[in-house]
Amino acid sequence: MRRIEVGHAGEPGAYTVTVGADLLAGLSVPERHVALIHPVDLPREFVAQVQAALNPALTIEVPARDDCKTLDVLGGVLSRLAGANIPRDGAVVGLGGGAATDLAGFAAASYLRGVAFYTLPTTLLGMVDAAVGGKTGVNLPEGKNLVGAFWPPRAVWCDTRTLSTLPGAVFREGAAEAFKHGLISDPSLLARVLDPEFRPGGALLEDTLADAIAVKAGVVTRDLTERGERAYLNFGHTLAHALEAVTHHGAAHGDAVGYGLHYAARLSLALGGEDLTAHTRAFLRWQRPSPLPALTYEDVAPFMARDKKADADGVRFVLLRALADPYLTRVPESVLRNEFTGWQADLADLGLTPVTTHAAPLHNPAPT
Ligand SMILES: NC(=O)c1ccc[n+]([C@@H]2O[C@H](COP(=O)([O-])OP(=O)(O)OC[C@H]3O[C@@H](n4cnc5c(N)ncnc54)[C@H](O)[C@@H]3O)[C@@H](O)[C@H]2O)c1
Ligand SMILES: O=C(O)C(=O)C[C@@H](O)[C@H](O)[C@H](O)COP(=O)(O)O
Ligand SMILES: [Zn+2]
Repeated sequence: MRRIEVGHAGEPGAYTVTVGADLLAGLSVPERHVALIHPVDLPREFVAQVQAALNPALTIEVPARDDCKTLDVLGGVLSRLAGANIPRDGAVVGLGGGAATDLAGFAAASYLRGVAFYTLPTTLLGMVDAAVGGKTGVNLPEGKNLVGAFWPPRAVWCDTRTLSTLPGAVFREGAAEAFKHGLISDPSLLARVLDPEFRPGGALLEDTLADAIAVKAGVVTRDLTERGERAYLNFGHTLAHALEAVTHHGAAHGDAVGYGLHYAARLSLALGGEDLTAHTRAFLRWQRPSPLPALTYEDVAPFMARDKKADADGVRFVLLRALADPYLTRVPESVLRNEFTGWQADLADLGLTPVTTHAAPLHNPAPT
């Protein structure tokens, strides 16, 4: 078992992330009134274990994946909390992947102006990233995570046994965030994430997971509300979020991050940084993300313009001068366009050819 501290122990807002097998059965929280929120497709055994341990006053099932990160679903959850008279000294517990814990956290942040929140992530991405650090929220049709709050959990339990029921593709989605932590801060993670022993039940799972969490824990301890360094956790995300929004979340977050890391590596090189594209290519070869629809730069640019790192002077990107040396900068439009073309050519070389038909029409955003 590994424990990672977030914040400074003993100070308000500090909490522990526990990583280990079979944690769910032994859970306890001090609050007497608990609401449990989980996605509808989560294996029942995990829900039953948490119900047995925490005896929640109510259990709320929410739609799978980003279908739960809407204002409508949020409204329904808030009504259920109020209907069950969950008091201000009660708690919301989010069990599931990053989508469910993002929604649950925002419900906890906004219900009665804030109640205690706990996260029980059951995906690799949830453990390594979403459950830690207090970013909570929902999406708008105009873009990803455009509504939310910083509302840190009181504790995070990563029960590695839950990863055993995860489809392989969903595990590989989550690896994108661990790889990102390697690129921006701890290069030792790069080889470990791609190692065959980094898998549910594998010899490298627990330590690699804990070391990847430690990167995020360190950053959010120093900069919870993204005044500075926290923006580096957004490496690869300006394009990733645009890909998710333009495909109506047909592209999963972790796949979109895999694609976005390679675009950001190309931009970094174009602006004079070290060539790190061999790393991001290797990752994409390993990840095998679902193919994207055929996209033009014009399809994604309006969504990139709404990125939360934009300020009054426009969009900013996180780039790398070298491994573990991130910085925030503006990028000329001509470079963004050229590298988009180069990125598409690289994807074709990697066999990640776009699909010509897509389940939903591309989202046509309102003019900015
Ligand atoms: N708050 C943050 O800091 C942060 C960080 C990264 C990502 N995110 C958000 O997280 C979301 C992506 O999270 P994700 O990759 O975990 O995907 P997800 O939450 O969409 O989960 C993927 C699918 O796996 C199912 N699932 C979850 N656990 C399972 C298990 N143990 N066995 C079988 N199925 C299981 C889920 O119900 C879902 O259908 C995105 O909305 C993204 O924006 C938030
Ligand atoms: O925790 C952060 O900060 C991150 O940027 C982590 C990202 O992996 C994550 O996807 C986050 O939700 C993105 O935040 P956003 O502010 O760009 O919506
Ligand atoms: Zn992310």
